[in-house]
Amino acid sequence: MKNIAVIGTGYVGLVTGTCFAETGNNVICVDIDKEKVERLKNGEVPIYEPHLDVLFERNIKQKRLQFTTDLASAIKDAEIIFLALPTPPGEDGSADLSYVLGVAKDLGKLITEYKVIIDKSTVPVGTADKVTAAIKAETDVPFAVVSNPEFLREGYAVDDFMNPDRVIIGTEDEKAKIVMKELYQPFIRDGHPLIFMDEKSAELTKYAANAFLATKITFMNEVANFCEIVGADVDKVREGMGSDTRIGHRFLYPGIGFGGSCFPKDVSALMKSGLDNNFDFSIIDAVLNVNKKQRIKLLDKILDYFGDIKGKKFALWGLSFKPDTDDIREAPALYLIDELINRGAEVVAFDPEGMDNVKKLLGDKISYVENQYDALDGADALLIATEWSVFKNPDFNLIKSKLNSPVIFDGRNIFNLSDIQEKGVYYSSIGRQTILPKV
Ligand SMILES: NC(=O)c1ccc[n+]([C@@H]2O[C@H](COP(=O)([O-])OP(=O)(O)OC[C@H]3O[C@@H](n4cnc5c(N)ncnc54)[C@H](O)[C@@H]3O)[C@@H](O)[C@H]2O)c1
Ligand SMILES: O=c1ccn([C@@H]2O[C@H](COP(=O)(O)OP(=O)(O)O[C@H]3O[C@H](CO)[C@@H](O)[C@H](O)[C@H]3O)[C@@H](O)[C@H]2O)c(=O)[nH]1
Repeated sequence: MKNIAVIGTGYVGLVTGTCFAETGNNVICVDIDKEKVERLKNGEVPIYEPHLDVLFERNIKQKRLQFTTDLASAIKDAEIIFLALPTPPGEDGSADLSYVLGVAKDLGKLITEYKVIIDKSTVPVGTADKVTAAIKAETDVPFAVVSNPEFLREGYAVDDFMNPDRVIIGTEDEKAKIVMKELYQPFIRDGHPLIFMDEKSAELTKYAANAFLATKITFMNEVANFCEIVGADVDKVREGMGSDTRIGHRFLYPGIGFGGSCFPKDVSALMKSGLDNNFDFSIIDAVLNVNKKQRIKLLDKILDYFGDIKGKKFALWGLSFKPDTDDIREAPALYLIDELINRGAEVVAFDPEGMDNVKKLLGDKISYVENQYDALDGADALLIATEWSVFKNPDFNLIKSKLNSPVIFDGRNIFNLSDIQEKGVYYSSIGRQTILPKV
């Protein structure tokens, strides 16, 4: 059992804190957002993350999980302090380190005995040195700084955290290595190692992994775009490529680009780290440019079909950047909405979890409905931006009866081409033949 403080109780901090409590530790989570802490104290999970609630409730009940806004009291008895703070993109694409370094400075003022301070935020190579310097400027008390990047995916966060492919520990402090090994022991299985390395390599591993995955998706998006031009079927190409075990089937799904709170910001930040070191990360530059165009890929198809879209009404299914999350950060749907409303079109949207967040951002620029079929009333086409399960087996007769004409633009390829042929709709997707309604 260890006493742990987690500073920053967002997607990563709350999952980290809850999962460490689940493995028998005493955890206190800190946040500056008073309203969020109040909700947490009242037993409410403030984000939508499948399977988190069960662990959250159990560990609160057993008093292993607590919440506070008071940093000083939280870290007093904690041997281990996690930083799970935001590292949002600055205007030049660099990661904004003000949250991390601000808390490092506060910790320097507060610590009175040896602490292991662990950076779980995604931070550019060299940040552990900056954190160390910020703390050292305030205190002579010994401490270790560890880089322990997090690889969880939203929507699968609990499973990813409890059963990680690997855990990366970047530190050269021998005492900290022992603490980290004990802490992560419950999560380690055969073939899923705890990998020790220096801080810089750990920091770069995180960016390299995200940039590689973003590149894999982007490569497939370009292949899909080319498929459309030459009349190939990206589903077949994907299956054929993915069956090569060196390539693998995962992260080969083409669509309207990658979004979310991580890939866009982390790929930009790696690009900026390169520039800061006079290194031209040209492959990453290409990934960012292709993704920028890909996220509005449906617009080209819509304009090809309708010409002018002024006054047209579009039903939009899916707002979150991917299914099983309410997170709308950098969601491709938002870029599409922007393009549509700038051209005078009307958008009526439905998303199972993301609508409240979009309402806060866009207000009445678009309309919202509580049932996916209500979005279709009098709409000129249905657009699909997120592959939520509830969209995958819809009532096509109802869709056709509500739309002005049976037209679907699918940015996530959720229907089989062979199945959709029987449905009597115009169906345009990514990297595949356009299906025309049978006459
Ligand atoms: N979201 C993911 O899927 C994911 C996965 C892996 C890594 N990461 C990285 O983890 C970090 C955190 O991401 P997130 O998605 O959890 O962010 P988030 O915005 O959901 O949460 C950050 C939290 O920190 C709080 N905070 C800000 N300043 C604070 C301070 N001074 N003291 C205490 N709390 C403070 C905020 O109020 C917020 O609740 C980022 O670097 C991100 O890149 C995120
Ligand atoms: O084949 C695919 C796979 C994903 N995506 C898109 O890629 C984006 C990111 O998806 P995913 O990786 O599942 O979501 P995140 O929760 O953003 O997780 C990524 O970002 C996290 C934050 O750094 C990391 O911890 C995870 O390992 C990494 O997968 C989403 O817009 C998806 O729609 C595709 O277009 N095609």
